[in-house]
Amino acid sequence: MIEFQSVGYGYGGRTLFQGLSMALAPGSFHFLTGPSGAGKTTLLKLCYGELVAPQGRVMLWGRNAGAMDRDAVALARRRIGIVHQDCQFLDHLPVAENILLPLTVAGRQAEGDANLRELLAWVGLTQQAGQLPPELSGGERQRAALARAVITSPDVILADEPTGNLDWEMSQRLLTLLIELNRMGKAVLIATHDLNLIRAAKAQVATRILRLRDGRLQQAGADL
Ligand SMILES: Nc1ncnc2c1ncn2[C@@H]1O[C@H](COP(=O)(O)OP(=O)(O)OP(=O)(O)O)[C@@H](O)[C@H]1O
Repeated sequence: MIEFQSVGYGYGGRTLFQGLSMALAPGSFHFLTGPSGAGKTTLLKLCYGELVAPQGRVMLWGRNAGAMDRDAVALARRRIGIVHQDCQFLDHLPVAENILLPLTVAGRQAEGDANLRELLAWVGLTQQAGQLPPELSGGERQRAALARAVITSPDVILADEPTGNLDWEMSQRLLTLLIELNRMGKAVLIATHDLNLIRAAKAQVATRILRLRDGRLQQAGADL
């Protein structure tokens, strides 16, 4: 679904990484790890067409993202659910409406009500549906961000440090939700520094661990 073919990227003439190749196939579960500043968020942005690779090719469902127009990128992006590192919401809209926003934007409001109740229960936010985002705790915000990322039933879920600042119990809960989605056939890619989270996932699901380091992408895992 998403494939990197010898991808390179840098900012302001400084090479961040090069020669990156990987593929996110249906039902795969990847972790992306590596030191701070190695380029994990940048790699995720290349996956969803926010950035265009100046070197190599990023293929989205068989099409070169670099050759796609904005509409085509927007369409491809609708198949991708993204949990951003800082999970921003529209603070004047209740949590439920924030979660529904990707469907509203896609003109698919009709599907919303049926899915919303189930999804709210699934992420444990039924009681908070009518609250405004600033009234949520950090863990509740993370779960709301996950619900918003999956309301459109995307084929791929990309999560950037989804358990940052969460306690262990909450991290486990989020991981369980992502594993459930993966078992439904979604491809999942989680960027994280949290080795305990990776170990917990490895005990439950077949995972691939990618380590971005010194501008290269390595398969890791044996040492975890
Ligand atoms: N828009 C930008 N303009 C210039 N440099 C940037 C930009 N975005 C990121 N960088 C730089 O690129 C490098 C990689 O950033 P990135 O956020 O991809 O790393 P990361 O591995 O996700 O880091 P962390 O684990 O700390 O979140 C960093 O040195 C960062 O300062």
